[in-house]
Parts: sequence; C-alpha cells; structure tokens
Amino acid sequence: TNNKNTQLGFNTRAIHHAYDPQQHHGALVPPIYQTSTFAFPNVAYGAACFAGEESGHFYTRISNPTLALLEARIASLEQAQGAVVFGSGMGAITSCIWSMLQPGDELIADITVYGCTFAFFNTGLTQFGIKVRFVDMSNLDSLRAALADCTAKRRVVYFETPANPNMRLVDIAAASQLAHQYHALTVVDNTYCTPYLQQPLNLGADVVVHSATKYLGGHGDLMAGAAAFVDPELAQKVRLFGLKDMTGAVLSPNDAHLVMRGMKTLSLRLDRHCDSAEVVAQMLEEHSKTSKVCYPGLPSCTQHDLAKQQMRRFGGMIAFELIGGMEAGIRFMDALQLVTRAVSLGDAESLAQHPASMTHATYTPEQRAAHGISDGLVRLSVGLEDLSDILLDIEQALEQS
Ligand SMILES: CSC/C=C(/NCc1c(COP(=O)(O)O)cnc(C)c1O)C(=O)O
Repeated sequence: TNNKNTQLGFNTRAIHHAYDPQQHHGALVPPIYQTSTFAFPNVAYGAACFAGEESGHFYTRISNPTLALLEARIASLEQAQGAVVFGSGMGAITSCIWSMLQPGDELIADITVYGCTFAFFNTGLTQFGIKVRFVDMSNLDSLRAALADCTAKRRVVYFETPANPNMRLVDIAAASQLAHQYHALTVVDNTYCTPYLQQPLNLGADVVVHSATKYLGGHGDLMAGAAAFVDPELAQKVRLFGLKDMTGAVLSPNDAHLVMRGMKTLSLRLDRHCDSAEVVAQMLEEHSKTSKVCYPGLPSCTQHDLAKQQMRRFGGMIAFELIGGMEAGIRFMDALQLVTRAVSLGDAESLAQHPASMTHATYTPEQRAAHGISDGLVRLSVGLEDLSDILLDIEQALEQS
C-alpha cells in the first residue's frame, strides 16, 4: 500500500508486490530458490514443519520461497485471498478439481473448453465416479436447469470466457450468482484474459485457474499453471492434497522466476495484443474470403455487450472461418510466413492453429459439432510483431487460401 494506505496500482503490484530488496542483500530481482529441499536447525523444527505447526519451507513440492512470491503476486492481481502455482495449466485444473469433487459429486462444465480440459472431464473424472454434464452456459436458462436438477451433494460449475477456441463468452457474475443459489462453487479459467482484462473473483467466482504458460509468462518459454481462491482454506486444501498428493504438478522455481519476469510487462503486452487484434479482427471481418469472425471486440459479435461489461479490453485471440471451409483454412495456415503454425497462445510471436485437428482433437467429430468447434475454424493468437507485418502476412495467406 502507498503512504495513504490505499492499494498500489495493478502494474506496481505486478512488479513489486511482496518483495523488499533490503531483505535480500539489496538484490533488485528476487533470488531464485532453485532447491528441492530445506535444511532443519534440529529435528523438532523439521517435525513441526511437517505437522504444519511451523510455516517454514521443507520441500519444494509443498512450498518454496520463489513459488510463494509468485503466488502472492497472482493472488494480488486476481484480488484473491490465496493462490497456488503448478507446473502447467492442466496441473492447476486437475489439482483443483481432484480437491473439490469426490465420487458421486457433479461437475457442470460449459460446452466449450480447451481439449485436454475436456478430456480430463469427459474421460478422466468419469472413470472415478464423478458425474460430468456439459451445458451451454452462454444461455443462463440451461445452466439454471442443470443446477435445479440437483443430483449430487457437491457440485462445481466450470467455464472459460472467452472459451478456447470459439470465443464464446459466459456472464461470470450471472453464472456465479446462479451457482451460489444452488450451493455450487464456480471455477473460471481466465487464461485468455489474465487479471489485467478480467477479474472473475470480483464478479462472484470462487476459483480462477490459469495456464500461465500463456499470457502471464508471455514469451513462449515456460510451462506453468496457477489457481487463485476467495477461500484461503480451499487454497490450502488444493496445495496439501491436490498438488502434494494427487497430481504432484509442481512448478520449477526457475520457471516461476520467468513467470514473474513476464508479469512485469503484462499490461504493456496485453494492450499491444489488444490493439493489434482489434485491427486484425476488423480486417478479417471485411475480407471477402472469410465467412465468420469471432472476436468479442467486434460489434457484430452477439455477445459484444457482455464483453464490454466484463472485460477491460477484448484480448489477443481471434477465431475465424473461410468461405472455402476446412481445406481453405488449412491452405491459409500453410501459406503463413510470419505468423507461426503452432499451438499455445499469448506469446510475443503470432501463432495460428487448427483446433479440430490439434488443440481440440480430443473431441470426436460428433462432439466437436455438439460443442461448437467447427472443422473449418482457424485460431489466431495475435502477437507483438509490427501490426503492418502481421496484416501483410495474413492478407497474402488469405489470397492463397
Ligand atoms: C497441446 S495444446 C497447447 C495448449 C493450449 N492450451 C492450454 C490451456 C490449458 C492447459 O494449460 P497447459 O497445461 O499449461 O498447457 C488450460 N486452459 C486453457 C484455456 C488453455 O488454453 C492451446 O494451444 O490451446
């Protein structure tokens, strides 16, 4: 907090939160505790750490000073009461869900989620007796009906907004309020937005999860995940059960350091991603070769008003289709010379991929049709290159599609 005891700004906290150089030999940048284990002064202290009576670090899979600093910063930016970091986004999602649901409980998920998240829900959880129901949450009546059909003691409502890959939005405040009316907890995957563009906990959600591999790290050079919680006790349960025992999805201190370095420029990068994506989306929509462009910032987007209501800006991700369908989409992607053909997103490098055959290949063709993932869809992560270069590359590739 500043000298008026008010909270420092988003960017100041992304750079400085919870670190004092004078506590670390004056080091401007927090030291990296690249260690797996910690020495005890005596057996009693070690035993007290294991018993949870001492808060000291004793083994990096449970906690580590570098990981703790990243957790404090993510909690601050998401306005959370606790956070846990993981070796990947799937590590965050699985560690949370394994801690929140047991056999006989129910997960109510939006119809469009990232491919491996879908596989975890649809194949993984069901093998362990957890009921999974997919609902079109862009229609709150269908969510209300699913919640009213109370078939389990404990339930979680889960969605991404915008959803990977088709950019559908869910009204976070309305969905969270509905879930709470029916005593369910809400988990929102905030990977596409980051807390700079959208803060789900401030809108009523209980948990936020991230693939920090993406925008938070922002440079395509690490794998990481994070979860942020309203309830610090749930955070502790996810750490001491989900992470420690169920998944072991521990983040390396070195990669945690890289996530913190990325977070220092989060708003600068996202503003540039948004500036460029808005122009690219407009160009795509006006182009004769596209049949559909999904970008929350386009007035033609059916959920444009909701986007303006819950997003600071509209992000760097675009999904679109060509009039020539899948074949034209593949010709387009194969003709790209600057935009890189690769999965993942949120990197400095612009990336393009084909969800149906790549990130969402875990869905069968029938499931893709039912879950709103068309075979011809192209997903674009607009990067930080000069906009003129990005536009030229996309235009020349469209001409060849
Ligand atoms: C093999 S496809 C590459 C990964 C992609 N997505 C990842 C992802 C995860 C999982 O996060 P990790 O475990 O850090 O990859 C969770 N939540 C969301 C919204 C995500 O997009 C992708 O290219 O869409």
